[in-house]
Amino acid sequence: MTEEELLTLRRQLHQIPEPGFEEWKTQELLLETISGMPQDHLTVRTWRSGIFVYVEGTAPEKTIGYRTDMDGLPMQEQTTLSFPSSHEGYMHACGHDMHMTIAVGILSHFAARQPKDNLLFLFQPAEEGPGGALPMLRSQPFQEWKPDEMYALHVAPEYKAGTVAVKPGLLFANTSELFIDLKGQGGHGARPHTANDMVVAASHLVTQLQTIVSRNVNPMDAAVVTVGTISGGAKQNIIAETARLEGTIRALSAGSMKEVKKRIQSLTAGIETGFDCEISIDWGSAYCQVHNDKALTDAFMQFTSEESAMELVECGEAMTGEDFGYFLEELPGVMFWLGVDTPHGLHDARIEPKEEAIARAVSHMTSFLSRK
Ligand SMILES: CC(=O)N[C@@H](CCC[C@H](N)C(=O)O)C(=O)O
Repeated sequence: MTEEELLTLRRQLHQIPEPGFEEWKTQELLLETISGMPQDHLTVRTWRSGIFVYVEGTAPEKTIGYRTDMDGLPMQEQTTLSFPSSHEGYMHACGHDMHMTIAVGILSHFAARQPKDNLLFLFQPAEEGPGGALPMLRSQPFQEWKPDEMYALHVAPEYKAGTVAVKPGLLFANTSELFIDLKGQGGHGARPHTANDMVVAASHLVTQLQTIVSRNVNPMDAAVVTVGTISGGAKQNIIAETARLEGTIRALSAGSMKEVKKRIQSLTAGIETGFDCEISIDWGSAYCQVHNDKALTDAFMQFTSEESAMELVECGEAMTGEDFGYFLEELPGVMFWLGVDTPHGLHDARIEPKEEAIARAVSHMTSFLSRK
């Protein structure tokens, strides 16, 4: 596909962000685009709202996997783009429209020029949650075409377009979602002594949760507890019977993740006693860390610095999560950051990744995957 065709595709994808496992329009558009490529050595199979494309090599010694995620985020777009999301309240604010376009660009290259090794492209649903990687990894097509090694990228707002940032070993943190429901006793806003206010209990809990990272986690072992939403109550003059906190936990080590969860349990038990209420915790979905294989990352870094037009940066670990980590638990592989140079970060409604990164990434990965 030409650069212009890829840009058109990226803009179309940007307009149709969908929730995890509901990426049906996205799947349809991708399938239509893939069907326009030479099909002689391609096998295309859908899996839920995702897609597998197997590319048969000419003289394969191995199968190499390349994965992109597909889902959008529940956010109202605030960009200045002329092609904003047409799905009210949803946005590609984590670059998955860029990721998919790059994967299609790489695939179209190899559809037209049969590779030596087999390639397996994975268009994976639900990276933002509840996690499509694990079920896709266990699915029949993946097990049948199981790659020997795997690659994936994530856009990085803080690097300029044309940059690859990567490191061997730990790249992304362990994650766990966090949903806390508080139940007390509602009542008239003027009669607090007859009620048990869950807005007050939830507020105390939010404040106490802030002490976990500052007071309980070893400062040499980073962790994050973020409460992203707080809700409760029905009206300004009614005491709230229930409240709900929604958040996420991040930890560089599995040990710290366990410790953080233990502390959340103790603090909620304290709030239950102190405020005479009932609290339930749901840990949602959890992702393991992303751990890059040393030998493959070294080879990828060497290729990037010696044989590619990309600038190579050796980065540090990030507290972001990625269910690509599940693939790397089972197979060796590499995930890397791709610079897209925008002042607004991931999950910011104003993010506008630089589109020039698409062609550069496609060229980088097609050359890398074509190495003899
Ligand atoms: C790259 C990125 O932003 N990934 C997400 C993964 C979300 C995991 C899960 N739903 C959670 O919120 O814990 C991230 O927020 O890091």
